[in-house]
Amino acid sequence: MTTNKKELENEIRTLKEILYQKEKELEQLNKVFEKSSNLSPSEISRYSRQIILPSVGVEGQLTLKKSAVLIVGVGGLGCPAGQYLAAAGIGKLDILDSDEVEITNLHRQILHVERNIGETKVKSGYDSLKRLNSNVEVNPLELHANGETLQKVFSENKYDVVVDCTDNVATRYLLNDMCVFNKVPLVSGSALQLEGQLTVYNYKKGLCYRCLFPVPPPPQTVTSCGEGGVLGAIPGVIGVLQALEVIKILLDFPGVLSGRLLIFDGSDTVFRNIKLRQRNPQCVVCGDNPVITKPIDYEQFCGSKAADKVTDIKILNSNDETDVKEFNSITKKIVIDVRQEAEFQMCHLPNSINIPYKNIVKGINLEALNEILTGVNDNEKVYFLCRRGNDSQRAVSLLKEKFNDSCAILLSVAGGLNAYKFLL
Ligand SMILES: Nc1ncnc2c1ncn2[C@@H]1O[C@H](COP(=O)(O)OP(=O)(O)OP(=O)(O)O)[C@@H](O)[C@H]1O
Repeated sequence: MTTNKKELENEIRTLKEILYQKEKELEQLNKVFEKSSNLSPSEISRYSRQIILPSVGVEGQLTLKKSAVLIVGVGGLGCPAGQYLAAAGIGKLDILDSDEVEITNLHRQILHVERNIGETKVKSGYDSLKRLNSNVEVNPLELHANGETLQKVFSENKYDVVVDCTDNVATRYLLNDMCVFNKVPLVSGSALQLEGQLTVYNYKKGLCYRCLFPVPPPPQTVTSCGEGGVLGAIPGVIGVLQALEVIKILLDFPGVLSGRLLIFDGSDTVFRNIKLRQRNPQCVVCGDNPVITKPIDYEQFCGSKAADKVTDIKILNSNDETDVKEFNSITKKIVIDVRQEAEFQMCHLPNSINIPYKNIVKGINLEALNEILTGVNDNEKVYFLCRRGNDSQRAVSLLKEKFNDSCAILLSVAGGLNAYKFLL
């Protein structure tokens, strides 16, 4: 009888201890739920692996949920950046682009798949991101960013961070200025061939793009992925790092990549950090006495309008050019394709001969060309072709000087293969 009583008392003591522990646990859980009143149980579970990081926590996750980010360019950089931001639970993700998905995009623009070819990139991006995380508000903005359109976008939305995932200098200046005017940090990335770069501008009184590059580079010196090529994984690496910088900015991490430029060399798999200058007090946009306080004509500022035409050669007179229709109508002709060897290998017109423009400039391996230009009949036409009709113009201009005693008529095909493909 006595033993039974003792046993019972012990049991009650143990049960009381368990109850005390459980009450403590409940108290802790209530505290978490109080803090996470705006996170649903499924969100808590979805983001649990990042919530348990002390530097994120429930509060950090809520901050991400309340944040608005604008991604400009849904291409090689914008796709991976968008994916990781959506997956991380950013509340509002606006994606802006004016382009459509092409087959040449698919090796790196991983939000888009084969069936999206011909669709707008923002529509395809929207569908992919919503499939990935339906909690995120994704807004597709199908427009070309310029001073006017972006001013409207900024007047209608408040962004915490802007991500520059574009591929041209004019848009870089535009985004920089808009971010300075609106006091928004700008995460800027670029990728070409086997190299990528990344930095953050306009962050906590740090430098802006114009502090670093007050004047745009000459348009002819800028190479795009379409011209120089890019290995798909390179923008992948940089785009993911852009997403990381956005999250670090939103959560106020100490190590944001401002005042430093990260260079990723994919051929040796090396990351380097270069210290950048500080904010320039004389900067025309973010300096102490800014001169530019509203958007300008960025295409004109960067000379990119003129760059579409050829500016660095003597303008050819119309007798030195032919249009694709006329070119196509001639059945028997000598065609010199001046694109790079790799481009020529990918596709070329039957019977065309590849003599790259860079060889013509350097005067190397021109035996075949010499033979053609010295062996032609009087007034025989020799057609020069490239992708868009720029290098072929340059080639004709150069060769007319070099071979001024040749009896051949040298003609550049205006618009190049790009224009020719529309005839087919
Ligand atoms: N001012 C702008 N407004 C809207 N979108 C822009 C602007 N400038 C660039 N972009 C977009 O940025 C993206 C950059 O992507 P990316 O560098 O991968 O090159 P791409 O233009 O898609 O392809 P490729 O260079 O092979 O033709 C493109 O989708 C392009 O349309």
